[in-house]
Amino acid sequence: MTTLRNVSLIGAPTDIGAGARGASMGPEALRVANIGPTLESHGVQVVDRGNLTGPYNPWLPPVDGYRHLQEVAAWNRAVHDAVYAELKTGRMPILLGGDHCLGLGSISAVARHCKEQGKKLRVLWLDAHADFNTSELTPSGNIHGMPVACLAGFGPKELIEIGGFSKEHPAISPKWVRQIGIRSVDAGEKRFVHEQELEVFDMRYIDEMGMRHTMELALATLDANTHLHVSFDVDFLDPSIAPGVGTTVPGGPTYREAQLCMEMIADTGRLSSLDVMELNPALDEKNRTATLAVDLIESLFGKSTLMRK
Ligand SMILES: NC(=[NH2+])NCCC[C@H](N)C(=O)O
Ligand SMILES: [Mn+2]
Repeated sequence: MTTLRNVSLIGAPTDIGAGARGASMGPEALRVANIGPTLESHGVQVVDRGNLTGPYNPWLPPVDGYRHLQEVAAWNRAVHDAVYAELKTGRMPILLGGDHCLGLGSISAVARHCKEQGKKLRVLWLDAHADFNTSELTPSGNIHGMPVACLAGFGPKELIEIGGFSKEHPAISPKWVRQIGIRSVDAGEKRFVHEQELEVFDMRYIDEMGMRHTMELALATLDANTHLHVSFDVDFLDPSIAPGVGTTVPGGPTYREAQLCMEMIADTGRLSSLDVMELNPALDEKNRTATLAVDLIESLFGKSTLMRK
């Protein structure tokens, strides 16, 4: 196992890119659900870096297809710098979101690190949504629906240039991404996903082929030189078990399917960075979604309920 055993928790308390308020309380809810001590009980050394700061949420309508673009950029710069600093010192960053627009700051930092270290990058995007909108395609203007497109170079300068990248030399190639659990994609967004050849394992695929086969494909061809990043949007999970998110979509993975997904990632021993996004305590029931997220993260770090040795 090469999974880093030194973890840094980074809180990013904002809902600046979301369509509902409350993901700003996500980091604290994950701490209340004991994320730190739980990881420590599995032999992980955990340091909590506390929370980043950034602009407050002015809750304004979109301008030119983007809601809160400058504020989103400021938050993502802060996330980028914090995640990059942890990777630089050999620690494994866990970003506690915050809405999923911050996947941009986190993954651009990971991509920059990989580029400098000559490593390959594989991004597993666990989500109900593809988050592949642009300002022309978005039905909402909410930037949490756009981070994957921005990372691939399709987005405003303010976002795609974070970490020294550009339209010509974006942070990631769509080829490095595997999306899992997808079941809500806007019409124009869907066309763009196909055009850019994103590899999507949607819920229909998981229904038909099973989570095991899905994860075998999503994790295929990882090698010792691959950095595995997991961007876990809590709305990946079925809303019956995870109600505490802003954009629920029925028909997501069950508890067992989600556990298997996490366990198979853990088995690779390659997990090197993680985002835990979109948890919204304002919509949760007695913190059950945060508690479930922590339970699944335990599996991601190798908790095993297996009987076999
Ligand atoms: N990270 C998320 N929860 N994204 C939801 C995006 C919803 C919708 N596709 C939009 O762009 O507005
Ligand atoms: Mn998302």
